[in-house]
Amino acid sequence: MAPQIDAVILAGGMARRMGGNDKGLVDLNGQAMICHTIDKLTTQVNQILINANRNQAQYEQWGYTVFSDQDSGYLGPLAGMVTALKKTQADYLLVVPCDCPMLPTDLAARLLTALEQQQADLAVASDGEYEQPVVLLLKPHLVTSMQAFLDAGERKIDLWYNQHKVAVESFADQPNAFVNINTPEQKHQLAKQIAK
Ligand SMILES: Nc1nc2c(ncn2[C@@H]2O[C@H](COP(=O)(O)OP(=O)(O)OP(=O)(O)O)[C@@H](O)[C@H]2O)c(=O)[nH]1
Repeated sequence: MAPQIDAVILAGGMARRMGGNDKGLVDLNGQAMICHTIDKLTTQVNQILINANRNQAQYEQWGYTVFSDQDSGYLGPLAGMVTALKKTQADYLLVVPCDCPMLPTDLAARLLTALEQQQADLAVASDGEYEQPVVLLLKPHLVTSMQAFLDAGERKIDLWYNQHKVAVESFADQPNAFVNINTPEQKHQLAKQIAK
């Protein structure tokens, strides 16, 4: 039987570079940015979860489970991941950010293959050059080490990765897959590109 995969979309940041406007909800070519991400994921996973620390009612309009970080205070993406790991009952959790609207449609499948083939604990996506630290596939048992890491006051994802066997899957074949929208300027550029 194929393993069950849930996805969590991280939309829990402060979005300072977007002027504080909730990035998942900003308009990108007629729909909220998170909708582009949702569109990429629907055929890939069993269930989508949305992790947001404000505007929950707006995020709920798409019918998915919405939850905030268990620890308020904007502790960073690991705070969203650890909360999601406690919620999922799937075999794997796919983590993606709300600000990457062009994600690969074969993301989950390829990360799973890499993780299984390399007998890793987690698989991280790369654009062929750089790892994408918040685009990854996790085994649920990692919740214990992630919680311990956060409890120790640590926040940096890379340091947590270093404690585990990590498979890296390159998506160099899809050059725009991880276009990351942090500023209004980046959003306008992508909007023009998509509209072409
Ligand atoms: N749950 C959760 N997610 C976060 C937190 N901080 C960042 N993220 C998410 O992690 C991903 C990458 O975040 P960044 O772009 O580095 O941070 P940001 O707060 O969204 O934006 P800036 O304030 O402009 O850096 C995005 O999907 C964010 O929503 C947090 O404290 N909690």
